[in-house]
Amino acid sequence: MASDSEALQGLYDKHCVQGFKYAYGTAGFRYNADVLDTVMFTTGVLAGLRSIYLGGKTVGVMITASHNPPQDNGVKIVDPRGEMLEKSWESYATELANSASQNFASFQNKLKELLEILKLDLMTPGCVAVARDSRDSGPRLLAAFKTGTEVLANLQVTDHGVLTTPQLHFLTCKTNDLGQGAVIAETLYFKEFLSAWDELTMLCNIQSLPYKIRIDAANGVGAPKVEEMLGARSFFDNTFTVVNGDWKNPPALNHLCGADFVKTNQRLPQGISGDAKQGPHINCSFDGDADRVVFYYVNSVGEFKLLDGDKIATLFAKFFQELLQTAGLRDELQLGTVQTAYANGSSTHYLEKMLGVPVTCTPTGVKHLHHEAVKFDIGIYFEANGHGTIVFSEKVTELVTQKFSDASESKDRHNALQLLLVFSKLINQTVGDAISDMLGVMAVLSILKWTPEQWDNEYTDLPNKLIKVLVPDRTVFKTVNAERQLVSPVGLQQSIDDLVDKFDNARSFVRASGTEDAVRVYAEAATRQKVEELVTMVGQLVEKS
Ligand SMILES: CC(=O)N[C@H]1[C@@H](OP(=O)(O)O)O[C@H](CO)[C@@H](O)[C@@H]1O
Ligand SMILES: [Mg+2]
Repeated sequence: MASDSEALQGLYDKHCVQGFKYAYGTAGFRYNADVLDTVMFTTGVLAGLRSIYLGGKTVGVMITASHNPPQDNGVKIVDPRGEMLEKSWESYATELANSASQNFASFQNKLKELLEILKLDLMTPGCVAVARDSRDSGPRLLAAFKTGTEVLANLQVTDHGVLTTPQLHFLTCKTNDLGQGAVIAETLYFKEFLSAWDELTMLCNIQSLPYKIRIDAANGVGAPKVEEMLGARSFFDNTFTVVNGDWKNPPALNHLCGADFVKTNQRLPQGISGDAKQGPHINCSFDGDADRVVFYYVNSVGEFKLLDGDKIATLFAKFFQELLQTAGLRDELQLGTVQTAYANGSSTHYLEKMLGVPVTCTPTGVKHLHHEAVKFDIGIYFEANGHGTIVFSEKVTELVTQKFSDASESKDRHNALQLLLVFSKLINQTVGDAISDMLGVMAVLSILKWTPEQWDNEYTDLPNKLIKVLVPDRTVFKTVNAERQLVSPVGLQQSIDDLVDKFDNARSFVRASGTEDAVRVYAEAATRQKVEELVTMVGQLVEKS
């Protein structure tokens, strides 16, 4: 630790300002970039402490505000296996930030208290790997973060520069897997997923994609990364186009484009037209840090059709169910899906009733979904907004290897077993990843020889709408039952239920956002007109409460 109080104060004074109250939300700290310097400094300290606490394992830190507007930024800590920070440490992160936001003495006391509670041996070396997205506040906030890491004397900091969020998760995990001496760079990421793609296309004899893909990269960091990655394989020559790839122009980030814009507005982003002259193709949109992807197409009568996270989850569920059947592992490996309350009711019905695949519902935020998904052997989790992945248990590899060595198995069965393993490599299991998920979806569509329409026709979404309501204090909105019911403000849930009862096939719920200063209202109903009516009325109830 900075040897004396004076040195510590010197570091503190460089970046900390007083007065702002922070909270570690759905995806870390996320606010207007102007108020983030203090929390960046304390996150530098805390990430270091977390690494030391874990015996020197590398802890990741991502500076991003994902789908938020360009003036925002944020930071989140990634645990050594690439998962989100353990829950109990979220409060330490919040307390340390708020103490620094009071004054130097509070910060110093809180740090001392944390060292005592956590019984940290400061001689243990620690390692932190940091990356940022393309926002223009990134370099300034990175500097504040690095000053925070200087509070701990034995901390090694690796700055990976500009990466997508899933690249940082992946590299954090790899650093710990490969250990000292290994060269950890983004080429590892490209190599890993491209090798899996090569293996898959060879195994399934796929010479080219069935149609072209247009990628809306939200003018974010996903643009240069996907271009570099796919550009490295002749397989992808003339098959993909990146639109909204202006990542060096930060004000354009997420503006009229990107996964969140497309999902929320249920329309094409800027730069992608519904022009049928383009030949057979599919479109997809990444979000600003490329950990989400949604697909879409324009049908023969010119309608915009969204293939969101629910559609991705159901596609994978159907595919893996059939693959397990062919592999002869349907009874031995448990396939399951995890959704949040924002999943379209039709998708849940399709999974449970049509496919017979179990569905667990958790609160919003991939950390919650991931936690439940690992309870299955093949756990598919996607938020409706396209954020998600698939996790495979060790039992999958064990059983596949065991069965594979059985020469009496048929060729089809051998292929299915191999395909299971290849998919477990093609999918970035550490976290939702727009690039890896996109390749996963394209692989499934190529194998099934499905058009976007065929994928879409598996079930029809109920008309739905998500709106934001600004309230004086969103913290009064408290929920239970995986965020589907409000317990505060008292009486509001009853009024919502009474209203929903008046609509056919309807559902609506309200919760405070964990990333924006707003309350979200979601509604589904039998028709587009009815859903507009319902969401507006629930929104009015929220405003009045
Ligand atoms: C309805 C919705 O899409 N909520 C998003 C959003 O969280 P909120 O807590 O709703 O602001 O951002 C999260 C982080 O990207 C993402 O995990 C989540 O799904
Ligand atoms: Mg994101």
